[in-house]
Amino acid sequence: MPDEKKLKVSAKYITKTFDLGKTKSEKIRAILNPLSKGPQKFWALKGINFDVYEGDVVGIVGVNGSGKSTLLNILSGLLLPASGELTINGETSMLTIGAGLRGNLTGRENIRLKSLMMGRTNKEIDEQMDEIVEFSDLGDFIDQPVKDYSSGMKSKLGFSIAVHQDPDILIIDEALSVGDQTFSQKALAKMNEFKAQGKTIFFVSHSMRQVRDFTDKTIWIQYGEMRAMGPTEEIVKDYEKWNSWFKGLGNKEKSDYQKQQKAKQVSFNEQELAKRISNDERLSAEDKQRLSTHLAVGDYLPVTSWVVLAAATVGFLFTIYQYVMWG
Ligand SMILES: Nc1ncnc2c1ncn2[C@@H]1O[C@H](COP(=O)(O)OP(=O)(O)OP(=O)(O)O)[C@@H](O)[C@H]1O
Repeated sequence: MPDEKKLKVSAKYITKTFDLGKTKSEKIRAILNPLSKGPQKFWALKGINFDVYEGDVVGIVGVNGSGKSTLLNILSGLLLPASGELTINGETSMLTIGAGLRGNLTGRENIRLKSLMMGRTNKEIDEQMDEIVEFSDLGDFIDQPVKDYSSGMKSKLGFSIAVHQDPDILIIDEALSVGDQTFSQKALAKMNEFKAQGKTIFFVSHSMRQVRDFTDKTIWIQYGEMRAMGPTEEIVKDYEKWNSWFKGLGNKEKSDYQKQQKAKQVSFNEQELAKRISNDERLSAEDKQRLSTHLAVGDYLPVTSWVVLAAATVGFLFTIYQYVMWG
């Protein structure tokens, strides 16, 4: 029974927006302009909800650009959500191609840096260094700067570092789709080891075979929306059905459909999100109240703040003027 298991990750109306198509200087001007509403926003995530329990192995599927990596980056703490509540009970470690690796440092230096960031001591790192290097199969390349690595090599390094941190919650982004076959097999064996240990795992993949083989539950994300979550077999079947429907469309229909979905991710707004929260019968009145505040997160000061700021500046200048004139 899921209720008896410990709740590891709980996401409530997680959103992420990106500013659309302006240059840096235009963005700064927009921030400084009191009448600007700011650049148009693209809602990469429009309010994602799920609960994941200890030992759950959860697949995340969805077409290109649907928001899978954005969600994983939020779960692993590399990105901040724009709004919503995320509760994580445990230490997370992200296995992804090159995420968090510093190009100007060598493989070995990256191992030390990432391990220190995970709270390891230098002594612990020294003890584990050889094992991590060996697992990575990188040989002498381990002392070369990571910027000279291929994506497969980066993936091997990232994977080796992450699996040696003994995380509670593992977040795996396409880790098996790069690298050579020998490494993929080694990686899969390691992931199965984690699964057997009862760790909580999120696994993004475009391979439905891998998702079916490895996960128990699956989240389907579609153009920023949480389309479904449930037993893997059921969700993957629905997703494949949708995919064959989509593949059956003509090229123009496909492109129109995609444009339409993307347009919905631009026209979505805080009011619509607030309405969804308020209509959600699973939420208590208190939850609704809490989740509906701070929705309009952004870098832009409201007009009232500008008025207060201007009044304070005038007051300050007037005080200085009085001081200079009258001593
Ligand atoms: N830094 C960014 N700035 C602007 N838009 C972004 C940024 N990062 C992601 N996006 C947009 O957000 C949407 C979701 O991207 P994301 O990479 O999360 O999708 P995905 O499901 O992981 O795709 P894929 O399967 O191709 O890896 C995409 O439309 C993408 O263009």
